[in-house]
Formats: sequence, C-alpha cells, structure tokens
Amino acid sequence: MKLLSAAQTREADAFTIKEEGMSSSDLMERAARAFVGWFENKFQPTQAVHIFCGPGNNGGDGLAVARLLQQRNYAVQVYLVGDNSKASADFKLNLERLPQEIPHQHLKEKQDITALPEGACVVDALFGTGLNRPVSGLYAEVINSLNGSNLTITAIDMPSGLYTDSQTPAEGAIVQANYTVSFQLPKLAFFLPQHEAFVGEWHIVPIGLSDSFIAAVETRLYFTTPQDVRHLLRPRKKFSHKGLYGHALLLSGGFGKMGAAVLAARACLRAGVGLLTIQVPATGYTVLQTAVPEAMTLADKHRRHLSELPKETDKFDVIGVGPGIGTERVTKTALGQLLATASQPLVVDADAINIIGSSDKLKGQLPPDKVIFTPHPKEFERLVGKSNNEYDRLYDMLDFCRVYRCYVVLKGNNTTIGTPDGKIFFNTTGNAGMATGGTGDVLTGIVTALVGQNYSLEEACLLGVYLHGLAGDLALKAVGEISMTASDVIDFLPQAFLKLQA
Ligand SMILES: NC(=O)C1=CN([C@@H]2O[C@H](COP(=O)(O)OP(=O)(O)OC[C@H]3O[C@@H](n4cnc5c(N)ncnc54)[C@H](OP(=O)(O)O)[C@@H]3O)[C@@H](O)[C@H]2O)[C@@H](O)CC1
Ligand SMILES: Nc1ncnc2c1ncn2[C@@H]1O[C@H](COP(=O)(O)OP(=O)(O)O)[C@@H](O)[C@H]1O
Ligand SMILES: [K+]
Repeated sequence: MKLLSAAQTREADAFTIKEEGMSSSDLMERAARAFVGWFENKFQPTQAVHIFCGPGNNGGDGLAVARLLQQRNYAVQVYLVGDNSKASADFKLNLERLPQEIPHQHLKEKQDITALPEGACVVDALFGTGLNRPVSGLYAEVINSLNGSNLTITAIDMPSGLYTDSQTPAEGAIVQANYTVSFQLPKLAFFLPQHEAFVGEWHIVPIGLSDSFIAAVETRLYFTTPQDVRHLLRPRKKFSHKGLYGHALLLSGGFGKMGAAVLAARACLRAGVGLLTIQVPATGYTVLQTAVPEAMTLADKHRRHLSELPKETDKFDVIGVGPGIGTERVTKTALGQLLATASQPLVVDADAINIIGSSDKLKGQLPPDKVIFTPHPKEFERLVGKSNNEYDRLYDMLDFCRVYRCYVVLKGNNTTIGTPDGKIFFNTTGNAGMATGGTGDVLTGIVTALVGQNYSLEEACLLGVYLHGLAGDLALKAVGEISMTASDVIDFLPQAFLKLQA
C-alpha cells in the first residue's frame, strides 16, 4: 500500500469530497465516527474524556468526536486552545454543533491550564497533518502539561507537534501519545523508531478516501500489507521436482558461530529451496551434517574461518553469504573473489556486510542488480555511513541502492527495504520478541531460498521480510516475547506460509 505525504493527504481529502459530492464537514463527520468506533472499543464510558482542540480541522475532528462521545454517554470536557478567531470553517461549524451540556473551556494563556483528574482519558486534537511549524508558546505549554500528566493520551490522526513526513525541528513540543488513531493510511512518521515515544501504538481507521485517487497518486513510499504479498506467493506445480526450486549455496559459519550457519540453513530449507549446499570452516562439518541433514555440506580447507569458494560456484542459483563468518583476512579475500566472479544473485548479511562496508574496492566490485544486503542498523552504518536522523537515513539508503544498483533490507521493528529504482517499503510484521541473537540469520536463509526459487530480488525481499515477521508474530502467541528464540521463528515459518496462502 502507498504512503501519502501530508500534502497528498490533503489532496486525497479534497478529491474525495468532490468525487462523492459531499461537503468537507461530511468527511469530517465520517472521520469522527471512525475515530469514535475505535475509541468505544478501547475505553469505557465510565472514564471521563478530556479533548484538547487546536484551531484547524484536527480541532474540528476533536469537536465532532466530543459530540459523538457525549451521545454515547461519555462524560466529555472540551478545551479550546489558543486563538480561535482564525479557526477553520469546519472547526467553527462543529463548535456551533457542540451541545451546550458539554463543558468547554478556552485556554488562552498558561495560567488557564489546570491539572486533569486522575484516570481521565485525554484526546489530542490540537494539530494533525496541517502542522506547518514547530509547536511553541501556549500550545507547547499544553503539550508539556499533557505529557507530564501520566494520563492515557489518544491522538487524532497525528500526535500533535510531530511532522507527518519530515524531520520535526528539535525545539518543537510534541505530544507523547499512547495511541494514535490515524485516518485511512498510516503516515511516514509512524515507521521511524525515533518517533516511538510520540506515536505510541498506532491504528488506522478507514474514512473512505477515494481509491482512484490513491491508485493514481505518485509515491515512492509503501508499507506492506498481507494483500500486497499474498499474490506474490507461487504454488508448486504438480509435476515439479526439486530442480525447479533452486540450488542455494550458503557461505556461513565460523569457529564459535556454527549456529549461525545452522539457523540460516534450516530457515532456507523451510522457505522452500529445492537444494541447499552449505560451505563451513572444516570444524563445522559434523555440526552441519548432524543439525541439517537435508542439506549438503562442504568443508572449507581452513579449520576456523571461511577462506575459499566451492569449485563450481556457477551451478548455484543464489548465494547467501555472511552469517557467522567473521572478518579474518582469508575470509575477506574469499569474499572479494566471490564479488568478482559471481554470476548469480547474492544475499549479503552480517560480517560480509562489515567487510564490504570497510572497503571501497569491494563496493566497487558489487555486481549491479544482483545484491541484496540485509544489515541491522549498525551494519547499515558501516556499509552506507552515519545519517543525521532517520529521514536522512532513508534518503542515504536510496542513494546507496541507486549508486550500487542493489537492494538494502534495513532490519528493525519496521524493516525497511530500499530498491535500486528508488522505492522504499516498510514491513508491518514482526515484534520485539525477535530482538534476540540469530533471527537475522534466519532472515538470510529465507531470502536466499526465495531468490533461489526465482522470485525477483524485490519480491524476495518483500515476501521474505514479511514471512519472517509473520513467523515471529505466530511464535509470539505460542512462546511469548521474552522466551522467543531464532529457532522458534524457524519453527513457525511453515504456519506463516500457510497463513499467507489461506
Ligand atoms: N481536510 C478534510 O476534509 C479532513 C481533515 N481531517 C482532519 O484535518 C486535519 C488537518 O487539518 P488542517 O489541514 O486544518 O490542519 P491542522 O492539523 O488542524 O492544523 C492547522 C491549523 O493549525 C495551525 N497551526 C499549524 N501549525 C501550528 C503551530 N506549530 N502552532 C500553532 N498553530 C499552528 C494553522 O494555523 P496557521 O498556520 O494559519 O497559523 C491551522 O489553523 C487532519 O489531520 C485530520 O485530523 C479529517 O477531518 C478528515 C477530513
Ligand atoms: N523490536 C523488533 N521488532 C520487530 N522485529 C525485530 C525487532 N528487533 C529485531 N527484529 C528482527 O529480528 C532480526 C534481527 O536481526 P539481526 O540483528 O541481524 O540479528 P542476528 O545478527 O542476531 O541474527 C531482524 O530481522 C529484525 O527485523
Ligand atoms: K492530533
């Protein structure tokens, strides 16, 4: 699904209003109803609701929400913050519609801010996607007092003060919401870890924005939904044989890190590869033969480190390289040979990223349109460099993808995939239980398997990352986030495939 900028969201609102022949206040009413539908499921009418409204349409939403909640027997109190003389037309309309029984108070200066009762629910309707400068003055005072209140805050559309799609200047006050209930589509800001404390848990409520507008609008930003990836999965043909599902080679493992090779290999097999060969340092030979009997194992001549490529590398359809390999000189040399000679796609992870990141020569040898990097944030920094903030990191990632014509899978809570043609996809599966050693090796195995099965590199990234997170989400239900291990993620991979196919 596409992500829209704040400006595109405004255009989508305007287009929808025109297309459906309704007024902007009708759309606002729809938005308020959608918000209230979510709110009712979350909070009981026994809780007092304090709604803080700014001067624009976000404040207008807040006023409409106040009216609808009061109809549903919530005890509502409204605060009109700042100077409302220049308020938006739909704000004014909804202020007129506000029933007299709902107490409302103007907050015009700092002294007007009072403490809220314990247990109250706060609704933040100060600013939404129309925010156009950092929040200061009275609005900042209100925001700071809400943030200090320890009350549960639910933001309408956006946590007030946070820019929708660009870096918020450091001096601006930002609401720290527990929940953000946003209209129709998530906003770019929700996907950046630096905003966790502001956005809280985000939810989307549909408001019927024009499908045709969204289909036509140009963007390079996407988030992955089950619908987006489901259709990518290809069923197996009845008369097919293992030769049709690719022969993958994994170059992985090192002394003390043979487990990385085991995890990547097991995941690779569970993700449907036809044949798998693993090359490990000689001491790992028995480990791999025992732990992964389905795979063929080659022993490197070096006991502790990878130091050579197999004799016939051409026969493999894909090569996954990196988990557990270390950064010894012999390994660097072998990796250099691989980059210089590989004819097939490469999935590059862990220390293979670190080695390439530290050498401009190796970067210069990257074969175009053939490499997928799967760095975690530290490895990303070593490969691409340090960015000023997480927006810049997205642009730096795209630059890197464009210059080297490669794919980058930046791992994290919303793993972010960059493509050489300038697209960015945010994944939506996965959980903090996966923050444990070895889960990245599992991803390498999965993506390698998918490339081996002839999925395009973009498809393999999207599908692999989605399935990896989904397996983690299914594991979460069975073992919880604290006990989850990388092996659990592999164990739930079959169910993840089944769920996506269902
Ligand atoms: N369009 C639609 O039909 C629908 C829209 N919807 C809702 O509308 C929201 C967008 O509404 P919006 O565009 O009116 O902007 P909004 O976020 O309320 O802020 C603008 C106001 O704030 C002011 N202002 C800005 N920054 C400021 C600052 N730092 N400090 C102080 N003031 C500041 C700015 O004033 P000015 O810049 O003129 O001083 C202006 O008055 C969207 O998030 C969703 O909730 C839904 O109802 C669905 C239908
Ligand atoms: N908080 C989180 N939410 C969702 N996924 C996470 C979280 N933390 C880690 N993960 C996932 O777990 C994997 C960790 O990879 P990585 O750091 O390379 O681990 P390792 O090197 O131990 O294998 C990545 O795919 C990442 O997306
Ligand atoms: K808001």
